[in-house]
Amino acid sequence: MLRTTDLTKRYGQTIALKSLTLQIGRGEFVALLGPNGAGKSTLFQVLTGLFAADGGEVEVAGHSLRHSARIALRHIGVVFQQIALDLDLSIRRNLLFQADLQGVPRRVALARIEAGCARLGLPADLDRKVRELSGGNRRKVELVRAGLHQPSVLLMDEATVGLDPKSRRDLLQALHADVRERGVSVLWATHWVEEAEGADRVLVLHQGALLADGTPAEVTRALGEATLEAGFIKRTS
Ligand SMILES: Nc1ncnc2c1ncn2[C@@H]1O[C@H](COP(=O)(O)OP(=O)(O)OP(=O)(O)O)[C@@H](O)[C@H]1O
Repeated sequence: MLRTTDLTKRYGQTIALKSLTLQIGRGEFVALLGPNGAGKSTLFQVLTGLFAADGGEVEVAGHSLRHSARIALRHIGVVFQQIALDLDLSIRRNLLFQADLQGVPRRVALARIEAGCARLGLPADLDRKVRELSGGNRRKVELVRAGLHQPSVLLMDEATVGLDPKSRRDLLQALHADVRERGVSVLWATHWVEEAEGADRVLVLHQGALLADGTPAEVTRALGEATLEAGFIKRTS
């Protein structure tokens, strides 16, 4: 569903992505585990078309980002590290605004908003201002927003930043359930090992290249320590 081949991105002398090759299958929940500066945000910026890569290819649902950017990007939904909601607008208004940008017809958008918010367990009153919601619920609104145009791939960049442990767990559980139900592929960037442990597959990114790729158990073995956390810390510090 998502494939990068030999993806390279430089900032001056810094090589943020070094010939990165990875792929994510349909309905897979993949954790992209990397320490600060590993290249996770750079990868997301390239995958969402914000920055052009210096080399390599990206394919989303079979469409090349280089040759058919508009169609490829239509298959991507994204939640960035920074909250990007208008706090003074209601949940529904925020979501309708995004649906309009994506060209989703109003009637369809209203139905998807109702269904998406209910699925993630958001408060039933969608006319509440986002400012009144907890951090976890704001993140859930962003998740609903990322899926309004029904993308094939969801990119989540450190989506639990600033949330307490319970809100983090709730958000992850809601997302796992949603993914199972709808068959969306997820790339979940994090530097929290415990968030990676529940993923179908873990990609360990270090200095712009993949250090390991496999199930949490396979990656733990490949990193050569008793736990994923111990291996991750040892090999990326
Ligand atoms: N705009 C920029 N200009 C120059 N260097 C940059 C820029 N953005 C990122 N870098 C560098 O590229 C490398 C990868 O950074 P990136 O932000 O992609 O990592 P990250 O894994 O997302 O880190 P974090 O977990 O801290 O968000 C780092 O060495 C960083 O200093």
